[in-house]
Amino acid sequence: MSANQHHWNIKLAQAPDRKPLLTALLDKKYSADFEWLAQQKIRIISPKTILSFIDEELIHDNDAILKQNGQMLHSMSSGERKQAYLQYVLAQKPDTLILDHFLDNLDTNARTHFSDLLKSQCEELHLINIYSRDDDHMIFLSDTYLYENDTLSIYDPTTGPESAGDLRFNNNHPIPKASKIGPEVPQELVEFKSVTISYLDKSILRDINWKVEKGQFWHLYGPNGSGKTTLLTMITGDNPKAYGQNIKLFGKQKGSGETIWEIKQKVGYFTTNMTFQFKRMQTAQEMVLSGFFDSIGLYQIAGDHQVKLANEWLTFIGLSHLAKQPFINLSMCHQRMIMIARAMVKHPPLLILDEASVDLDDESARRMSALINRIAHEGETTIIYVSHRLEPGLTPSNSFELIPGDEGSQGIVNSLN
Ligand SMILES: Nc1ncnc2c1ncn2[C@@H]1O[C@H](COP(=O)(O)OP(=O)(O)OP(=O)(O)O)[C@@H](O)[C@H]1O
Repeated sequence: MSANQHHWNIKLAQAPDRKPLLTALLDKKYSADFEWLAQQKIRIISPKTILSFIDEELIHDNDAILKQNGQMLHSMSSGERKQAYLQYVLAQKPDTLILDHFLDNLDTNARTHFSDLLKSQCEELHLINIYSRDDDHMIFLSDTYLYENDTLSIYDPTTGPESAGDLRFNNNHPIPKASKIGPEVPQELVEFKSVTISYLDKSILRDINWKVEKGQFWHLYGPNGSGKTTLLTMITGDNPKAYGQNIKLFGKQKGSGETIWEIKQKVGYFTTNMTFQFKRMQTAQEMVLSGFFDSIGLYQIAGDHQVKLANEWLTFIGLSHLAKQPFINLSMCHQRMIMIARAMVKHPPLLILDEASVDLDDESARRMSALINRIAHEGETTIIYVSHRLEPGLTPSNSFELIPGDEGSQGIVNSLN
C-alpha cells in the first residue's frame, strides 16, 4: 500500500445523518487537520449520486454508462449498479474517492470482489469509506475515525460506541386497528406458478412456484442480481413482464382486469430509494398521511379520520413527538420508521419491505427488526421482507431463496427450523 495515499474508514456514530459529514469533506472543512484533503479532486459514490445519475440518464439522455456496459444504470441490480458506477467514476481519475455505505446491500461474494478491486486502487487514490454497520469496515484501509457531533476522532473498530437513546418505538401501545372492515382477504395473497422471466437473451427467473398466504411473514433472499426486485415488481404491478405469466394476486389472475391502483391499495411498499431524493419541507405526519394516496409526500387534503389514523401510527412507533418536524431533518432510523408507518397506514393486506435496514447502524437495524416483528405478529398484515442477509432479531415464519443459475434463478422454500 502506498505511503503517499491516505485511506480512511469513517464510522458514523449511531443514527446521524451523513449529509453534514459529506458536506464537510467536500468543503475541505477538515483540511486544517488533514492537509492532504485540501488539494483534492474528490468523487463520491453514494445511493444519492447513483440515483442522480439515473435521473440524468432518463431525463437528460446521459448514455455514458450505457456505452460502457450495454445496459442503462436504472435497469441494473444494485450490485451491477455499483460495479458500473465505480468503473465510471474511476475513469474520471479522481484523487480521492469517498464511498458512502458502499458495501451495505452487497452479498458476500460481491463484498469480496469489491474489497479486492478497491484494495487494488489504493496506490492510485485516497480512499474514504463511510459506514454505519460494523460488518462494512474495510480492514485494508489503514486509519479509522468515528464521526460524532460534527467531529472526527480516532476510533478503535473493535469497540462499538455507546448506545444512543431515543430510537425505540412505544412497546406498550397496541398496533392500530383498521378503521373499517375491508373486503374479505383471500387465504392466498400471491401465487406464482412456473413464472419464467428474461430480458432479451438474459434469463432472470426460471420456473418460480411460490405461494404467500394470509398471516405469513416471508424472508425473500438471494445474492445480488438473483432477481428479487424483478419478482417483487410482478406483485407491485410495475413490471409489464408479469402479463402472460401465471400469477394470482389476492385471488385474481393477474391481467384479468384489475388496475394498478387496485393492487396498490392492497400493498404497502417500502424501498430505500423512495426517500433519498425527497427534499420537500413536509412534516413526519404528512409523510405518514401520504400513504393513503400512494404518493411520497402529501399533495392532497387528508380527512380528519385519516389524520387520526396517521397519529395512531406515529404513537405506535413512538414518534408522535416528531409529528410536526420536517421529515428530511429526522435521523435515518426515524425516517425509516415513518416510512413503515406510511406503508401501513391504509392497513394493506400485504406489506413489502425491500432492504428496509440498509444504511442503518447495527442498533437502529435491531430496532427496525423489532418494529417489523410486532407488525407481523400482532397485526393482520402479511409481510414479505427482502434482503441479502437475515437481520439479527427478525423472526420471519417462512423463507424463499433465489438461487442463480445459467437459465435464470430458481426459487426454493427453505425451512427456518
Ligand atoms: N429492464 C431490464 N433490462 C435488462 N435487464 C434487466 C432489466 N431489469 C432487470 N434486469 C436484470 O435482471 C437481473 C436481476 O435484477 P434484480 O434487480 O431483480 O436483482 P436483485 O436480486 O434485486 O439484485 P440486488 O440485490 O443487487 O438489487 C439483473 O441482472 C438485472 O440487470
